[in-house]
Amino acid sequence: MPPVISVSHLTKQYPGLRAVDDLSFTVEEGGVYGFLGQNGAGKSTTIRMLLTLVQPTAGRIELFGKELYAHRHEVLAQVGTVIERPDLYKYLTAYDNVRLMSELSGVRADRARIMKQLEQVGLADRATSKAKTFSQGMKQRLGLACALIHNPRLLILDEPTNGLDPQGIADVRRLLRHLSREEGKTILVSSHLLAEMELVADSMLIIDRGRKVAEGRVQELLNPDDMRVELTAADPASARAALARSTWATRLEPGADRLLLRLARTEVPALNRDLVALGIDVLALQPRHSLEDYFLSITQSAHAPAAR
Ligand SMILES: Nc1ncnc2c1ncn2[C@@H]1O[C@H](COP(=O)(O)OP(=O)(O)OP(=O)(O)O)[C@@H](O)[C@H]1O
Repeated sequence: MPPVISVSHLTKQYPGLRAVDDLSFTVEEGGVYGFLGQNGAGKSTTIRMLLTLVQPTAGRIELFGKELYAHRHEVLAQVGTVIERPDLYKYLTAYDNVRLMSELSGVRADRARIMKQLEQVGLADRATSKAKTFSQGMKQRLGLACALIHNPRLLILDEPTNGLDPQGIADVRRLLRHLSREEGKTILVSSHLLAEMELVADSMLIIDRGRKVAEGRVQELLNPDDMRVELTAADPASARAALARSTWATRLEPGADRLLLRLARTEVPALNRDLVALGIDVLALQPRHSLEDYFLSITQSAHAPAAR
């Protein structure tokens, strides 16, 4: 079976700015594919190119094994999408929003199908309420119901948890997992939050300034054998000196600002015991994955615009 999404050497050049730079990746059928990057990294531009809303400068996109522009209507009929905020008719009820979307997509779902869709996103009891009365989280879920009413194989979502409260984020997360695991949908979801993607994605792609910096299965990218532990000590200088004389010396990362030790998760208890034996007063011991550190370093770097 061909990949659901196959992108090769995709580039978007704006005057004076390369928003997407020679990006290649594939998304296989089933599962949640997280698309991560800081604000301005090029996620929305890529997603817009996948939906033919932005014309690529170079590169090739295939959806379901077919070249996107040559088979645009056939291919996009199998895609559901919510980009930025969902496009809702605020003076229409939740039910009418979904009904209208089903008519626009040519599916013309009947009442039972529309109610089932609203039920899936937890809005069946609000079917007759106008969209304008909904919270941001409810609007997002209604947007998802509209995107799903034509039963697409692929869902493309641009930052679906932006602006939601923790409950709203958890609701969307649960829904995405259900759609992927129980209904076999393939989902591409963008985010600027690594921790959020860790909870929902099976695979992920990280981009920075339009270029790929990491891609793979989440379990492999966040391999517990490749982590660092950050030690906060009451007296960092003497803690560093004591560690440098101990068996942990080779694990100590250089750099004066933070005490970081590279080790596997299973070695953390031994480190903990030795810190006590060395007489180091520990204020905190925090595991950090190298990918997390790396992601923080690119998201906090000088070129990062202020978070929205
Ligand atoms: N129409 C445009 N003309 C010129 N530059 C643009 C245009 N659209 C986007 N850009 C620029 O391209 C870069 C990538 O933007 P994009 O919206 O794809 O990033 P993003 O990763 O989705 O970030 P965000 O989460 O903030 O939307 C940014 O520097 C942005 O200012």
